[in-house]
Amino acid sequence: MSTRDRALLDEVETLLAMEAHRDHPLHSALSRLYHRHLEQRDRLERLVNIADGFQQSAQQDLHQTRHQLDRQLRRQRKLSRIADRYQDLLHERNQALEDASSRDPLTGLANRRRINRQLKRTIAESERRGRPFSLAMVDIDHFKRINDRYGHAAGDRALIVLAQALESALRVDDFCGRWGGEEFLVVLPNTDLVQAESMVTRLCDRLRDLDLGLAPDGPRVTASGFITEHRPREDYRDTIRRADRALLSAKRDGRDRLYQAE
Ligand SMILES: Nc1nc2c(ncn2[C@@H]2O[C@H](COP(=O)(O)OP(=O)(O)OP(=O)(O)O)[C@@H](O)[C@H]2O)c(=O)[nH]1
Repeated sequence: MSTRDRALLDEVETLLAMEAHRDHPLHSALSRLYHRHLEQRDRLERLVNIADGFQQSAQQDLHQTRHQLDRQLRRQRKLSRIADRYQDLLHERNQALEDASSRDPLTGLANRRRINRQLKRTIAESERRGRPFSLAMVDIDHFKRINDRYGHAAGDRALIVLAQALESALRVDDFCGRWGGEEFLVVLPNTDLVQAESMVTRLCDRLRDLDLGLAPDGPRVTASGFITEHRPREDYRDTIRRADRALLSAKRDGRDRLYQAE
């Protein structure tokens, strides 16, 4: 209420209280008007108080809702970070499982499953680009003698050394896996038979010179091998079958030799 309104009300109140004006014809009407005004002022104040209360509680609600939303949003972000990490972990586990299921546990080389997959991929690539590719099987001669003389665990260690030597002798795009016990399959993309022969000869020479670490001045091994060039549209299993026959001939003819498959 303004000061002027307050002063006017005080003046009216004083006039109404004065004995001299009690019999004035307007006294009763002014008194009613004055009290009516006071009542309305009180009602207005109550209404303003109620409206203030509403506004305050609406603001509190709004604040609380915003706070809850923020909390939910933080919780959701945290959950989605956890879900992302969980998914990454699953992906890594799957990769590790996939890797473990396609590797030979002893030597760490690709196992048959992975070799077959790689062969299909290499054939598709070679046919698409019209490039040759060759296959070689390298089989360690008389490996049984190593086991018999030094024990199976020493034989295992020798296989690991042989596998590492094979793998480290290959070019970047070549691929080597353990086909069976002491038998390794080598895939040579973009390589014709002539190039394959010189590569695999060097490979077998390297194995022959290898110290297997079984005993001081310990045994050396030789290897027999076959090489073959993949024929256009030939199933890789047939390529391997052809080559297997050549390997048998190499073994039959005295080992430590490299044959080409018919
Ligand atoms: N230590 C060890 N020996 C193995 C493993 N896999 C196969 N062998 C052994 O390799 C030998 C293979 O014997 P054979 O098939 O007769 O071949 P080989 O003695 O190498 O003779 P040729 O291949 O005919 O020259 C066996 O004594 C198997 O036990 C292995 O993972 N670890």
